[in-house]
Amino acid sequence: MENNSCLIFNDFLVPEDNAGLYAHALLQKEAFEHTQTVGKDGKGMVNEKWRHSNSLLPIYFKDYYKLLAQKIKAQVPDIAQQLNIEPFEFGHIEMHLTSHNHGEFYKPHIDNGAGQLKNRVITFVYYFHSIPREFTGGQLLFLHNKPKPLIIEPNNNSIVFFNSSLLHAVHPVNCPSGQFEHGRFTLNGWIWKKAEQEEAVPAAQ
Ligand SMILES: O=C(O)CCC(=O)C(=O)O
Ligand SMILES: [Fe+2]
Repeated sequence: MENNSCLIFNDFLVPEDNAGLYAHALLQKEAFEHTQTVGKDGKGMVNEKWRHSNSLLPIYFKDYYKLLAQKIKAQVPDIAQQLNIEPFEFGHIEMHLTSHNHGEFYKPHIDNGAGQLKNRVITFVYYFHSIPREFTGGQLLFLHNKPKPLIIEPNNNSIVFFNSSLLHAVHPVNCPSGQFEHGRFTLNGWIWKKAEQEEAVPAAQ
């Protein structure tokens, strides 16, 4: 599906990889930690009024990081063009694996607000969950869309791409069992543009 704000692909991974990723996430349960947000000072912190979820660092899902990053990287120019984003020099792909369970959410925000984060250009969110789905809610909302937000359902094996500067939120998840394996899982991240030389390497004194 395509519209002005975002690009959605269904059945993004082959079914074996989609199921393998879900099984892998469950095995890593103990390694999940409260998700952090990046403050104005560029430092990570947990702010549970703002964002409530649990995340896994890339060292715990190396193979799936590679799989998704390669697939995305190959399509960057095309995705940028379809989102009406000026061509840019590719930098790198940042990725987390995140779980939203009962009552968890992410309040309205943009992804490239301050400091180094300005080099995030495109956000992607790949969704996966148990079959059948054991939660409701958890929609991705685009709030610039008036009068009503644009609502994206977090469907298993779909991926959404959008401009990181769009205001968006995750509607609270309703997962009656509260069980980890019944959560709303994502591989979520950003396509970064290459930082300007002077930003990446401080000038010699
Ligand atoms: O999980 C989602 O649908 C969106 C996540 C998000 O906004 C983010 O990781 O910045
Ligand atoms: Fe976001």
